[in-house]
Amino acid sequence: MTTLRVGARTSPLARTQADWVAARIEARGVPCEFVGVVTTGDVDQRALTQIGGTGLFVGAVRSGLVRRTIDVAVHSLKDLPTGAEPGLRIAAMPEREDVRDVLVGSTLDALGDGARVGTGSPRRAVQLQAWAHRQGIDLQVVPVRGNVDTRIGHVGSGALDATVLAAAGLRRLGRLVAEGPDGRCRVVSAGEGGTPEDGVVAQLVPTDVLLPAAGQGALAVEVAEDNELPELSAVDALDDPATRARVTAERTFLARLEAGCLAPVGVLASLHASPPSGTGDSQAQDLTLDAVIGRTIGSDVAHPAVPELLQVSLTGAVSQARQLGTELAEQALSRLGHDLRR
Ligand SMILES: NCc1[nH]cc(CCC(=O)O)c1CC(=O)O
Repeated sequence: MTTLRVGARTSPLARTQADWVAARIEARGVPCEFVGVVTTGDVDQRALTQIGGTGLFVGAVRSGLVRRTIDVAVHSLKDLPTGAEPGLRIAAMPEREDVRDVLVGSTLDALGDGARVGTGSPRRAVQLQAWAHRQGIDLQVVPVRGNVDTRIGHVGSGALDATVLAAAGLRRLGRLVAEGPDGRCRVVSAGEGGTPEDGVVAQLVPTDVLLPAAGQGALAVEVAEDNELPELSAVDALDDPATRARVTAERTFLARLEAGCLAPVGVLASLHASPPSGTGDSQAQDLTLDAVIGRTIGSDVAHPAVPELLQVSLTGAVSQARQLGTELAEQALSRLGHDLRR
């Protein structure tokens, strides 16, 4: 039996995700070992919007697959460029974690005029500005990046009133605790307890306020197409078809817009039972794709001109995930007059 070398970045989240995948492969009787890979995104501390380009975090991990220093790569799907990578295939998209963003440092209704919210994500910035506009408050969105603790540190020091992170990452790290009504929760330090008194006040943000990034909360487990180790069938078995359908629709939408992970685009696919059709097909599932596009592309994240959002939505058969993504993108592009594509 060959031990599969499972590669990922060395950040705490990447390591936790790789261990999560490795444990599931091992549950199928195949031993694994972790191989850490350092990437450009980890060593370059400039704002992500400045370094530019997609796939910053995944390039080095992928080249490990090609050079065969690893057999399996684990990525956050959100960080994976939408284009297919020649010679590689996504063997599994395991069951998705929480898709929502979480506001850390404040609840939504405690944000008042002039509140400083840190995010380097144009998607989050434009949706927060639009939400604040609807509430009649004036938010200051401050561009920040860095890991969870750096960002939460800015809240603790008073430099920011709040920051926004993906709930999935915090959950995987065991740092999102004490969930109560309206998604109120706490974010605790690594290793800290989980009583309601610990940590920082936080709130899971409903998706009608913040639509997530394509693939948020999901993992991509990637392998080289020409790696013929029989042990890799344990990796294919981790695929969750519902997650794959949803993520495929979201990523096709993003790809058709020719928008990368830094575009002001939120998109979420959800599965639900189809309305009765009279054909007796009780198993039929529909997929609804909701998306928002900020029209402030190219402008300063901190000071978007107008918090204007285009909202689009489409429902169809789950088997048509790719087509739904393309169709919704075409609808959005025609309404935008193609100005997203520069
Ligand atoms: N862009 C960085 C990134 N990529 C994946 C996650 C978290 C896990 C996920 O969304 O699946 C994060 C951090 C964040 O956005 O807060």
